[in-house]
Amino acid sequence: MKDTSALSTATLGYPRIGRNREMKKALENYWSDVITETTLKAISDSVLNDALTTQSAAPIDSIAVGDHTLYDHVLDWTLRFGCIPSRFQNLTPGLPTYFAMARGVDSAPALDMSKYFGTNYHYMVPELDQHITPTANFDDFLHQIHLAQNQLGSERVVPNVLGPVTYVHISRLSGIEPAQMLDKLLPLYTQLLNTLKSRNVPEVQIHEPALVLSEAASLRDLYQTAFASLAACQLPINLVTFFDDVHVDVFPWMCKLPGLSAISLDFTRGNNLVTLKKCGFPSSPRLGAGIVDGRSVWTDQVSGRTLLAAIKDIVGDNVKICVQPSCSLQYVPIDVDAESSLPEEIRPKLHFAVQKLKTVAEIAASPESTSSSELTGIVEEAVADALQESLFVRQPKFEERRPQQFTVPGGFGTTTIGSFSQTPEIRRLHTQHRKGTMSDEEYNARIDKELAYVIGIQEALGLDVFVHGEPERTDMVEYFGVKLSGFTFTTKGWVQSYGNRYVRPPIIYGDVTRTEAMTVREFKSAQSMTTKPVKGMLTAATTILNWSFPRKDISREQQAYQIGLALRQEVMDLEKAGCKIIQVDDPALREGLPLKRENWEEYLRWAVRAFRLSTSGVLPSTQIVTHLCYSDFEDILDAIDGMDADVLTIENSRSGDEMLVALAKYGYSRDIGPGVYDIHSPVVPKTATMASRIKLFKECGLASERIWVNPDCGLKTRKWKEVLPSLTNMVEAAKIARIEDTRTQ
Ligand code: MET
Ligand SMILES: [Zn+2]
Repeated sequence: MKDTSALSTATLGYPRIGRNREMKKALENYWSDVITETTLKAISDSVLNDALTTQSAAPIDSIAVGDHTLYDHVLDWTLRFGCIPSRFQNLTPGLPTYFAMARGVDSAPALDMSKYFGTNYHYMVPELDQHITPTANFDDFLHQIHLAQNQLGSERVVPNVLGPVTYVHISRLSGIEPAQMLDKLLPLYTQLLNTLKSRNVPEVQIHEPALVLSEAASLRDLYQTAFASLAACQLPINLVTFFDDVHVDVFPWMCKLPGLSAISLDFTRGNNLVTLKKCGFPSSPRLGAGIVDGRSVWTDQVSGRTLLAAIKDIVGDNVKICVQPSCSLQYVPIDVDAESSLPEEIRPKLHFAVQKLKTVAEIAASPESTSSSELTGIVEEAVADALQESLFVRQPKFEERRPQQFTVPGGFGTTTIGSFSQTPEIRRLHTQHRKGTMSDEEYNARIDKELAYVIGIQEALGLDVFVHGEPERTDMVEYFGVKLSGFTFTTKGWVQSYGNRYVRPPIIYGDVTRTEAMTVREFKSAQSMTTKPVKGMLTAATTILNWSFPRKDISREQQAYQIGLALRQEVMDLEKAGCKIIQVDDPALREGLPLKRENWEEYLRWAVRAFRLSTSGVLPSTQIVTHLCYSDFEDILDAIDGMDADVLTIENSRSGDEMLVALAKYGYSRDIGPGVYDIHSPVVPKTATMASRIKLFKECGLASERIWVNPDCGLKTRKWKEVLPSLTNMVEAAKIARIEDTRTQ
């Protein structure tokens, strides 16, 4: 029984993938014609039913419904609004169009994917132009509401609606202003709210994460227009924000938006306590207190109660408080109890979605209880506490050390980014080795065979700098996580990255240290097979951190330095083993950027320092390469320069040559290997196309000897029959560039 001081509880969304990845399996079966649309939808409904049962049993009072999805909830809204780009309009309506927009078909490439507000979840970016006439079809959404109301009764079902301003803000608009687009959409939103009202929902959640962005203040007019329309429906609105605080310049007018019955704030990120202190909280709407961290895998019983006490201190007794997760729980795995091999000392400290729900319910039932023991502080000592400044600085400067390093005469050196085709045979080796059915000796011998194969191929192709191909790595982060101490792994802890792609992020639970060399054996083996230089290949600290669940008891900066220090030891060991060129990949560098621009500098400061910590101990003659991909880097050029790498290989082929122009304009003076072709496409690039791209690099003002020629990312996902002709053409293109270059000199 709840006592009288008990608080209400709510959720803001739940994992959609199913406890046993039912949705992934169903989708893939549907795509390969093993199951019908009816079966797919039945499976989807049963996954939703299970999610509702779990939330109801926690027990949670108000359950957010409507974010369950076959692929992506943002794409769902795009279809509900009928905002279908013209290239998809002649396809069969319904699922064929939906999945074509998600995954592309021959005649129409997919919508772009982008990270959802700095999470590792990717949404399908809506494309909105002036020709689009939105038309409403909310059937699938209303179906979810109906199903939930049948199961839970209508009082507990609160529709979860992606807010109109955020929807427009995260779309790609062409030929239309946000305000015009909003005007086109608002009638659909009011239609939806009116329908929901007629179905007896008590309230609706309008999710507006755009309110926490730096530019939120500039969206004020849009919000006022939008909420004037929504409020006219007279359905109570819970305005939901998450992932950061609402700035003090935004909070006062946000609170005055019409129609609000509740305002939900995330207290686990940013500083909403400060916002509340400075601005106060109005007495009438309820405060949805996001105090259980929906993006961490650690327990919240103590931190949640501490936050709640602090909130109550500020807002006083008159404000009604609802206890809730900070955001949808889709960013964490479903259930810790499904794990069988977590280290026993860690297990009680880990909470996934199911456990987070229970915490919400427990805190609401007994806010004051202090019975739970303090569960932070996993390892007392942080090894990276006292690092000397000299460890972050490479000597001598680039201009002085570069002449001592490997150079291809005439420039335009050819190389690749690291991985080669991960064939089914290679994956089988991993499985057998992991399961213990293949001994270490046998496994290493088989890996060496793969190394010999890729070395032979690179000789035949005539590349200048070789790689070992990474056949021993399942994943560029997991590989290092397994070898380093301080990481643990789940067996069923999947979270959705996009659509049917789920990942199991490693969990950092203690101090990270290196107990053994991690890459030296494979490097040595590969290098012994050729006289060409083979690159050492590591994943940078920031990328490892950004693709893992970090611990919460020490800062991310400290964790980055711990990993950075471990990598430094590896770099030094590679150098000792004769490695002349060491590549440290940092593709996720940009992913860690805070949502608010004013916080970027601080993050980039330590992210860059972590890279330098790993790489600055080498001899002047050792070449440090880095590789960046997956995103635009134009706005963090200072940071890239600050990494002080000798060579930068960078994804370039999809975004035109803007990146290069930006680098040239910036005055970036080190070696650059802009990707000459897009590895994400199975199309074999033409020699002439690549040759003219390389020419363009020169025209951007880069010196020939500073230019490297490489694909834009690793070739792991490409088949050999695509890799061989592509690289043959690439080497040929570099040759042409060299010849033309000597002619024009
Ligand atoms: C996502 S970046 C990948 C870099 C890695 N060295 C590879 O080639 O696969
Ligand atoms: Zn890459």
